[in-house]
Amino acid sequence: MNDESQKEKLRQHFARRVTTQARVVLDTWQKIHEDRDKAAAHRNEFAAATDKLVRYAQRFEMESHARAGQTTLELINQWEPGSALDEGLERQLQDAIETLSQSTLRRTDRNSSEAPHQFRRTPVYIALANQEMASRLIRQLEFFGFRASAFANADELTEACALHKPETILVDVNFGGSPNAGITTIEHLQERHDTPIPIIFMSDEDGSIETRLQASRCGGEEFFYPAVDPGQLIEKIETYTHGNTVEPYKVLVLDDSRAQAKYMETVLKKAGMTAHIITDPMQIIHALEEFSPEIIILDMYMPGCTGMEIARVIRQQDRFHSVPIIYLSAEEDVSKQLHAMSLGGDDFLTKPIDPKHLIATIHNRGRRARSLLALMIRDSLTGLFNHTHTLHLLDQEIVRARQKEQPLCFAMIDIDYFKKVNDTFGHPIGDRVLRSLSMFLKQRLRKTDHIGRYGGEEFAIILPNTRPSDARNVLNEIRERFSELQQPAGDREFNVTFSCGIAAWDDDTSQALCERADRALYSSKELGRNCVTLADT
Ligand SMILES: Nc1nc2c(ncn2[C@@H]2O[C@H](COP(=O)(O)OP(=O)(O)OP(=O)(O)O)[C@@H](O)[C@H]2O)c(=O)[nH]1
Repeated sequence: MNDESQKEKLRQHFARRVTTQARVVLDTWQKIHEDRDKAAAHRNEFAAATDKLVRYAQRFEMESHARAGQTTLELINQWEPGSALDEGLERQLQDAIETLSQSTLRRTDRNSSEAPHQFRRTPVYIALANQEMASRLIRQLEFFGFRASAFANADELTEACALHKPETILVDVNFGGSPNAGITTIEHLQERHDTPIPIIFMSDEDGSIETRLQASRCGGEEFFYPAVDPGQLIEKIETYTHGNTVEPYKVLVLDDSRAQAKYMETVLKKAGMTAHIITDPMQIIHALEEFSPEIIILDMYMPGCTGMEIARVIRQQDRFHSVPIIYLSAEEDVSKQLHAMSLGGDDFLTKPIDPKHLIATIHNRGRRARSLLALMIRDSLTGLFNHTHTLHLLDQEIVRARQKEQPLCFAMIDIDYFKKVNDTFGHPIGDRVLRSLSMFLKQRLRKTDHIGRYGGEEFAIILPNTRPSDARNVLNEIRERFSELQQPAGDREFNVTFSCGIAAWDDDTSQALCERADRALYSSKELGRNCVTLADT
C-alpha cells in the first residue's frame, strides 16, 4: 500500500470515530428530549459525550463536527447541573443538535457507503423459501440503506424478532416447507407484540381467498401472488418502513388564556406533536408565516375578536385555505357550534378539553389534510414534490438563505439514455427506475434537502445551507453509488447512470438559478454523461 492510500485509510478510520461519537451525542439528546422529567439525570452524560466529540473532531480536523459540537457544548455549559432544562435553552440546543445532525448525515466522506446504515437502524426481515432470491434482495436493500437479514427457518426468525422488532417482514406463505407454515409462524410472532408488525406475504402457489384472509388477519398488509421481482418488493418495503417515520404534526394554538394555552402545549407535546402557542390574536399572521402549521386550534371567544373572525382571515390566504381549523369553547349550544363551523372551521371541541379526544381529532384531521396536500404538491409516480411545488420551495429557501446569510445550492439530475431503458425493457421497468432513483435520493440526502421530480426523467434537488463543493461531493457520491445499483428486469439486470448540474445561489432569482443548473446539466451530458458539473457563478 502506498503512502497516499495508507493516509486515506487512516483518515476514513478517524472520520468514522467522529461520526460514531456524534451519534452518541444525538442519542443522548434524544433521551433528554423524550423524557424531560429525567432530563437533568442525563445532563452530565450529554456534556461528556459532546466534549469528547469536540476533542475527536478537532484532532481529526473534521471542522463542521467540531463547530457544531462546540456550539452545543457552550449551550450545555449554561445548563446548571441537577436543574431542569429551561425552555429557551432547549430550543437553542435543538437548533445546535440539528446542525450537528446535518453534519453527521451529510455524506461527503469517501467511505460513506456505510452511512445510511447508521440511521436506518430498525431491520427488515426476510423469510423466503428461495435463498438466492433472499440474498439478492438483501444486496439491493443495502443499496437503499436498509438493514436487512434473511432467515433459513421459523425458529431463527422468531428469535431475531424477540431480540429486535423489525420494521417489516417479507415472508413466503409456505416458509418452513409445509403449506401455510409461514402464516402460522407469523400468527405466533404477532401474539408477542403489542402492535403488529406489518407483513408482506408472497406465494407462488396459493392465491386463494382462504389463504389471503388468514394472511390479512395476522397483519398481512400485502399479498403477492404470484411472487414478484425484487424491484417491486423493495418499493413495498420502502412504503412500510417510511410509514413508521411519520413527521410530527405541526399544530398552532391560539388561546388568550395563558394557562389553557400552556396546558394544550403540554398535551400536544406529550403526544409527540410540534406545538406553537400564541395568546395574542394579533400575532396570527406572523405565526402562520413563521411556523407554517398543518392544523390550527382557535379559542372561540377572545378579547378584541372571535375565533370565527380569525378563521375567516386565515382562509383568505391561499396557502392556508385547506388547513384544518378546530375551535375550542365552552359553548354547548349545537346551533352556535354549527354556525361557527360554517365560518371556516372544521371541528368543535368543548372545554374542558379531553386530551384523548383532542389528539384523536388532530390525528384524523391531520391525516386527511396531509393526503389532500400530497395530491396537490407531490408527483404520483415517485411521491417526490412536483415541479410547481419544487419551484415554490426554491423561492422559500432563497428567502431563508438571504435572511440567514447562508449558502444554497440547486441541482438538476437527468437519467442518461432513459429512452433506451424504456425501449429495451418497457415503460413499467422505466417507471421502476424512476422510483428507484427517487428512493435512492430520499435515502442518501439530508432531511432538510428538498427533492422534486422536475419533469419526465429529470429531478431537482434544493440543498439549503450547503457550499457548492459539498453539494458536488454529495451528488458525485450518489451518482457513483447509483450507477452500481443493479436494476432488476425479470431475469436480467442492468445499470443506469445519471448526469447532474449544480448551481450555487449567487443572490440571483430562482429562475436564473435554475437556468444555470440546467446549463451545467447540459455540460455534463456534453462531457459524455454520468458526471456532475458545477456551474460558474
Ligand atoms: N417510463 C417512463 N418514461 C418516461 C417518463 N417520462 C418521460 N419518459 C421517457 O424518458 C425518455 C427521455 O428521453 P430523451 O429526452 O431522448 O433522453 P435520454 O434517452 O434520457 O437521453 P439523454 O438524456 O440525452 O442521456 C423518453 O423516452 C420519455 O418517453 C415516465 O414517467 N416513465
